[in-house]
Amino acid sequence: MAKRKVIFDSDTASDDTIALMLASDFFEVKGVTIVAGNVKFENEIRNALFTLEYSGLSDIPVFVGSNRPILGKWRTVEEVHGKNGMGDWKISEPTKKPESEHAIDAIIRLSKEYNGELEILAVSPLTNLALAYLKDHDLVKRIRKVWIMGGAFSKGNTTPLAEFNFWVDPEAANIVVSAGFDITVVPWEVTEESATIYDNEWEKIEKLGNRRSEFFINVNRVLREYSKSVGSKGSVHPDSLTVSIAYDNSLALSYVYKSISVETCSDSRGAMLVDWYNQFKDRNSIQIVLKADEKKFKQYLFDYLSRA
Ligand SMILES: O=c1[nH]cnc2c1ncn2[C@@H]1O[C@H](CO)[C@@H](O)[C@H]1O
Repeated sequence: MAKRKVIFDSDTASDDTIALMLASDFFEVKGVTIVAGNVKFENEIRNALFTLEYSGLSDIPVFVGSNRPILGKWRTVEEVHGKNGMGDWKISEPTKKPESEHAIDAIIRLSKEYNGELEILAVSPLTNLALAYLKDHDLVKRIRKVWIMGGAFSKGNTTPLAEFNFWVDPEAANIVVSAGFDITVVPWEVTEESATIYDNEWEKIEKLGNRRSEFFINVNRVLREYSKSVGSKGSVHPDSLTVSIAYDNSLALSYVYKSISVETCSDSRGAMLVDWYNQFKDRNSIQIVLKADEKKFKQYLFDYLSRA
């Protein structure tokens, strides 16, 4: 069966790189679009280029997108991903270069080329997608599906209420979730519950001793330390889980269809509001994953890492 066609939208650092590798295995990746978020923008671009080169995927184009959120100030989180966003692993300078076409134009062009087929894997702040939509509203009709890693029900990883991707650009998140796209959102708590790699699993990956496992261990070393320092039981892999759910929706064990909005004010900025009781009748519903299949996710991940 032909692989589904996707764009991988990413603020490439640590788990984003593994998610990109999985995506290239599961899907036909038509392009990687870079957006401001996790670490210094130049490093995000370099990390995406390096990951593709390392994986023998140099033919996948990288498009540079927005280097800042639409409105707000944000901070990068090198403490989570390492100074270079690759767990402080000293990566070589990639020879591959990004394309000259802007990410927003690439999203619009590819959505026309693969009208009704193209899906977006957004494991990042939603700035690029929001801007593409603002430039061309008909994008909604051409994009088959948008998979989003973002939002928190109450346990924010960046502020008490906000998950990082929604917090970086809540204005963009609001534009995207209310535009009318067919959306699945995988919130932070779901990923912490089902996409945490525990010590015994980490050691198992380390023991594989191949190119892919070496990459995994190196890029996620700082993520693991950081995750543990804030109370998680291992390294948390939200982007890899989201890509796996996109590939196999049966990984979404429990979900609801509700509308959401994203707070844009002061201390609650980036918070996800779920309309649990359907009080806002005119808003479009999206799929919100409540529980994911940890076992199946880890099978996909280990299978990929073992096949190096
Ligand atoms: O503490 C963190 N753990 C895991 N991922 C994080 C963290 N901080 C920022 N991100 C980034 O934001 C999303 C998850 O909120 C992921 O897309 C990841 O790239």
